[in-house]
Amino acid sequence: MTAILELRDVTKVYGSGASEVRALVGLDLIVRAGEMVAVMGPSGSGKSTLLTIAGSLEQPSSGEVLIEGVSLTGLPADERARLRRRRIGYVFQDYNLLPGLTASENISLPLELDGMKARKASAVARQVLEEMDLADRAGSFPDELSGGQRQRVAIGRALIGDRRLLLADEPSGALDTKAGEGVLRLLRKACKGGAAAVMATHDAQLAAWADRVVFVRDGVAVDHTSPAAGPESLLIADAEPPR
Ligand SMILES: Nc1ncnc2c1ncn2[C@@H]1O[C@H](COP(=O)(O)OP(=O)(O)OP(=O)(O)O)[C@@H](O)[C@H]1O
Repeated sequence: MTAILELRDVTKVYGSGASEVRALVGLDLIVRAGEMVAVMGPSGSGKSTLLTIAGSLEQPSSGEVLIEGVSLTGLPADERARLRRRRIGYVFQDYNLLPGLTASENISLPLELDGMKARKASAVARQVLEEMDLADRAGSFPDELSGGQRQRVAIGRALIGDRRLLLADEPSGALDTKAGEGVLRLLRKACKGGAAAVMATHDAQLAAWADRVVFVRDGVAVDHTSPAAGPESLLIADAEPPR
């Protein structure tokens, strides 16, 4: 199976001197098409940093990031931006919805940025909103939506178009269990269609939906299949994935 995301020996250092923080240390990770990987670990262990670097929103201090085999190192900024816009979908904790755009416009924007005609993009957005059970909120602005509805709009936006890599940071944070599972179902569906997903979560129930769980501690990744993974891996291994 094609590797959609590959992190090779990635280290990320914030600050310098006494305030230096090594958020990721020599991290290797391969996520293949069709695969959903959960990233778990204590607060401050580097999960969000892993996602922002995988999504090329930040550069590693050293090491390499490849998306569909293409190394981001040395790629001109405009090409990196295009790859990010077309191939990577993000669902981040604060949703990043644009407050001046409606739910429908927030979803259709990435398609329009890629040159799709406004009318067609809005038809695609309508379909996504229907799938998200939000068809009646198409014209609502983010501040008129509940936290859970905003999150679903953000997920709709992340899944739209020909995305290959989906990155989700606590994707069900604001949702109740049923709605949270709905989100996971949508991510899994995208993976079935050939995408790869990486999701950071504190929730072992949600992590049980993943094909693989990577534990991060102090910026170092330990795959749960490794015998060194510790007792949490047993918790995950024993959990019944609610597919
Ligand atoms: N922009 C930044 N500048 C300085 N330090 C940062 C920055 N971003 C993250 N860090 C530090 O890097 C480390 C890893 O942070 P990160 O946000 O990746 O952890 P996390 O596992 O996602 O935490 P949480 O579960 O609380 O969201 C922490 O020590 C954090 O304080």
